[in-house]
Amino acid sequence: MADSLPSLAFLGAGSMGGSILRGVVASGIHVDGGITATNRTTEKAEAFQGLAGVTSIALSDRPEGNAEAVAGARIVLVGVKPAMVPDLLREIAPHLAADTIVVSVAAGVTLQTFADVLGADARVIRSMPNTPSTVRKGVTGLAAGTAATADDLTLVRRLFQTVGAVVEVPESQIDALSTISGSGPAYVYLLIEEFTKAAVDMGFPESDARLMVEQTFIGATALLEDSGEEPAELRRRVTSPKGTTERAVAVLQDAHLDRTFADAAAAALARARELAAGA
Ligand SMILES: NC(=O)C1=CN([C@@H]2O[C@H](COP(=O)(O)OP(=O)(O)OC[C@H]3O[C@@H](n4cnc5c(N)ncnc54)[C@H](OP(=O)(O)O)[C@@H]3O)[C@@H](O)[C@H]2O)C=CC1
Ligand SMILES: O=C(O)[C@@H]1CCC=N1
Repeated sequence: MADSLPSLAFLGAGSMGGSILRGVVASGIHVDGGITATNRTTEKAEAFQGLAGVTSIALSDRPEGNAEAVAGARIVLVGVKPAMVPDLLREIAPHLAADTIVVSVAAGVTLQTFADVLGADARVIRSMPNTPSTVRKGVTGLAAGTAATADDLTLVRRLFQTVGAVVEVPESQIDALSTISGSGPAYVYLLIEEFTKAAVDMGFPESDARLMVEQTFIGATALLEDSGEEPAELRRRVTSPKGTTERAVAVLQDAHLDRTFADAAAAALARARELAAGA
């Protein structure tokens, strides 16, 4: 693990950019030259005031904030919504140094789009992180553009390893990875929400229902991590032959969870392709 990172600019520190930023700060790693974050509104900017080593800019107060942030940064993370990426790139292009590494977190926006605006020599890496990065339990996919060097990729890998696990993939697989780990936290929260409704329907007060369900998810995943066992084996240990769990699991399997998850991932992939086409 690196003991320092070079200067970072987060252009758009919302749900995702802000999660990475907070994870980096929580790691305690030294960032040479510090971190600059930009957002449009003062409300967003104020959320990062007081974070150690972070300069937070509201573009409503400082319209040149993106240019200023880029000028001092070795790594620039582009954290705005996919449709806003081309305009942001046009804004910062004149201020990028030749060796600045531009890291995209945007779903569906291709390396070619970055090259079209910044030029073929721009050192661009596509990432697909997820929000548990804020508690340093993230998963990030990385795909490097052709102008990025091996050292650039190593540096960006180190950045994302401070907030979780990293998987390198070819760009052709990054949207697929997004359907699993990028969107995945939302699938998990949906399961928790639905499971909690089932507990309330069993007659438990909401607070008890939440405690039972949330601690069950946290406990089950902690056991998965700690034991190193396969999920199927851990499930087997809960499922007594001819017991109660067996009946419940049969109902879940009859609901074709396998097909449902495959269909959900396919729908996310189709949307990533729409985003790539500018829709
Ligand atoms: N949310 C997630 O779990 C994931 C998101 N992503 C990707 O992250 C990107 C951002 O998504 P998300 O974080 O959810 O969206 P958010 O809307 O939460 O964050 C976007 C941020 O960008 C800021 N912003 C808008 N325009 C500018 C600008 N011109 N310059 C600087 N900042 C600007 C907004 O500030 P303000 O609100 O003040 O206007 C906002 O805080 C997307 O491209 C998405 O595909 C990738 C993986 C996971
Ligand atoms: O929903 C989205 O488009 C982004 C990408 C992955 C997670 N959130």
